[in-house]
Amino acid sequence: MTDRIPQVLTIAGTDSGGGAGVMADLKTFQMRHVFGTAVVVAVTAQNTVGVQNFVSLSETMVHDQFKALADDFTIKACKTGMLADAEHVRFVVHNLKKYHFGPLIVDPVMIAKGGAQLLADDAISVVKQALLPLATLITPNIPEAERLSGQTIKNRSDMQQAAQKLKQLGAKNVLIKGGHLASQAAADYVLLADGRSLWLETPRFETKNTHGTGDTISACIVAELAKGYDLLTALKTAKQFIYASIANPIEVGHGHGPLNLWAYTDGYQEENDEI
Ligand SMILES: Nc1ncnc2c1ncn2[C@@H]1O[C@H](COP(=O)(O)OP(=O)(O)O)[C@@H](O)[C@H]1O
Ligand SMILES: Cc1ncc(COP(=O)(O)OP(=O)(O)O)c(N)n1
Repeated sequence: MTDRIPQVLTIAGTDSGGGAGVMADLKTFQMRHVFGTAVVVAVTAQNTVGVQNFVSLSETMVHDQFKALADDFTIKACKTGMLADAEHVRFVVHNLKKYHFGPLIVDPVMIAKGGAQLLADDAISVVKQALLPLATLITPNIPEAERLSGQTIKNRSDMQQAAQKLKQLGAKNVLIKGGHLASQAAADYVLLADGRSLWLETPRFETKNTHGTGDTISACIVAELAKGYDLLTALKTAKQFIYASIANPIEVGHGHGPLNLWAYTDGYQEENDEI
């Protein structure tokens, strides 16, 4: 029997507040009409104000989750998010080499909006040496791209230079998200495997409710790839999806609220009905 619904995977940490991490990924997968599964690497006690605590899962639990999914599902595309520390990055790399889960999007989550460190310093070199070479696409924000490329990023030209460096580290395609840059536009830089490059740009919407933007855009890219769209189309859809989710805010919690994942409509359902 054919699997009619594309199945996808997120490998990340949970957010008890529901706005980021595994929760944001699964909600995005649902909104984009793919079936979401998850390998939980860490559990955070978190809300819109910040991360209060977190614990990472044992090696056995990480391996067993991968095996449970590989035994039963046909995963078409996957992503990584919060991986906690060097040890857990290695556990994840081991499983990504062992099983075939399709294109891998690496969202190299390091610091949460409230300042909590979600990836230990000693993990950065393991991410660069072991995880990046497996990535179909890496999606760092500005501070993450600075850390991985070893250069400061103050403007668009710096983003372009840093993207080249990330490609040299082994990521096939690079998306540097520009949300943290002081500019009127929300401009992200894309460097593709074949050398083509482009800017994905929307207006910047003034709001404090941007919790989970990085998770959501990478999860949307995973969903679009799993449905069979090419990377450039997936990136363009994800950029529109994230803009609509930010620009039509909902009020949840007292800090940096989550996104409105209901806001984007693209007629996917109507297209699907015709099949
Ligand atoms: N205020 C905003 N208005 C519009 N788009 C935004 C805004 N903030 C972030 N974005 C977009 O959301 C996506 C994720 O952004 P970014 O904040 O850079 O990543 P992260 O959440 O990983 O820190 C990017 O496409 C970025 O351009
Ligand atoms: C469990 C977990 N994973 C990732 C993040 C960071 O998410 P991000 O999309 O970068 O959003 P902000 O933290 O910047 O709001 C997280 N907070 N928790």
